[in-house]
Amino acid sequence: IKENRRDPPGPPKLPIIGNLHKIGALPHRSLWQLSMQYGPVMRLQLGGVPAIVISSAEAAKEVLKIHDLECCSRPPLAGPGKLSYNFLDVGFSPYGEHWRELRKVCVVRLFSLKSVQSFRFVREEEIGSLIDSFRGNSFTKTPVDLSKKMFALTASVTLRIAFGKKFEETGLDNDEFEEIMHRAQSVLGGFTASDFFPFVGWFVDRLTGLHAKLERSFHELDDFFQRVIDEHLNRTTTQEQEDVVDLMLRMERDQSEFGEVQFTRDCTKAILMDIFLAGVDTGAVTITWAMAELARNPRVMRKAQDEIRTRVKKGELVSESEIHQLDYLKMVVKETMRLHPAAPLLLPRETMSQFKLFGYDVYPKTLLQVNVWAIGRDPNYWDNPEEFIPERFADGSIDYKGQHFEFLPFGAGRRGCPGIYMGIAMVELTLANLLCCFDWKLPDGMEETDIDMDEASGLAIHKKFPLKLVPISYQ
Ligand code: HEM
Repeated sequence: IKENRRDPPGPPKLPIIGNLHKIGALPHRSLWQLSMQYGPVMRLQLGGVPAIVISSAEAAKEVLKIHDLECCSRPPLAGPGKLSYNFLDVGFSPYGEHWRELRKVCVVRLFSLKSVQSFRFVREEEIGSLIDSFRGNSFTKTPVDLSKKMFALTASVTLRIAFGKKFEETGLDNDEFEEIMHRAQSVLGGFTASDFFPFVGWFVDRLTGLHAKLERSFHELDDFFQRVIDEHLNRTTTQEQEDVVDLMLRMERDQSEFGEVQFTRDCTKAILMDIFLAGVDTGAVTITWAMAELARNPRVMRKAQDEIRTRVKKGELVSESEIHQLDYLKMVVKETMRLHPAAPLLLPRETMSQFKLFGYDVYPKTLLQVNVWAIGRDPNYWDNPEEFIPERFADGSIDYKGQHFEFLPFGAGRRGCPGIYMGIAMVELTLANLLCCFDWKLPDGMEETDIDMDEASGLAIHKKFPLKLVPISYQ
């Protein structure tokens, strides 16, 4: 059979490492470059692991829709395996009964539109406090570090939704929490030799200290989750609104929803890990990129502000019930996610069976990456792809729900992001209020063209240097 096999094109391989040396610090960029040479369905060899990289909307539709079932497992990577209590979560667990049951519960209970709406007051309160905290900077005309503030905001909202707690009640401060999250993200996003070099890789990971880093990160998160769970178990008063931990502890007691699958304490912790690692940074980086693009494009910033300010009463915050009137704001969010998708290669998938892709053979246990960052800049679908032009979404025909394969910031198919409503609600409401309450000026001596748009690697793509802008009170 091997003789007749038709592999997708790809760069020549070196012994042992294959094509690993071709992948730079920002893999979505190096893979984009390579795809220009080898095409939208490209084969790579990453150490001992065969991989296929997808870089066009047509090919993305093939793997995420037509062959979604063949492509919807996740590879058993070392970092995610450790942090997910050996794949007991939703995001990293392989396709199977466990993932299906957990995903169903998450979609129906935790991340449903109803659940997202029930936490509206949390978002509104936290954004209100953030806006208040900027008033001092507005008075003294000093810049705020939006990168840092947006992380603190999405972390506070997530903490309150998941744990029913404010930051100050967790015993951690924002900086400590940010460090724990970023340590976890870096072991997840970093290179793990054992993933690509079976048999010898674990030894390399011990030598490089990666193994120790993973252990440390796991224990930090586990201690934190355990502490919060214990507090919930020892609570004597009943809460007005159930938080995510309450809900999951109830699911542990009443297993009826799970059929054959056991919903254990480790499942609860693994899902908490997903919520923090998938939900905090993704929102924060999206808002920060949006503000960076707006600061570079004053015409767009002004147009978005005018829309909001003509619809919202002066002196009031934008509430979630008003967001549906803000068409231009929604276009700004889409345009931001086209150019800066938080997860530019989605999460890695693994094929489960053999199939044909544009005449090429794809085999089981192939690592599959979809470069949605490259697809979002493909001149075949987008005019002037490098420019920030929200109006390109004006006719409303393209959304991010996974049906339009030229625009996939949340992925698509069975493994598409289940937190999409939660993510969008957070990004839209924050941006609306930042733009409604303040005019944003560059720090003294800086021009629009001085704003750097460099990226830093990680699980979610951050702006490399912090975005600092001066808020000038409008109200
Ligand atoms: C702007 C915010 C967000 C963005 C851009 C985003 C993006 C993504 C992307 C690209 C994927 C991978 C999809 C794929 O492989 O096809 C994903 C998966 C996932 N996201 Fe999100 N996400 C966001 C917010 C959230 C939030 C708020 C949560 C939960 C609280 C969440 C939970 C998850 C989970 C659990 C998965 C794994 C799904 C699975 O493997 O079955 N995300 N997200």
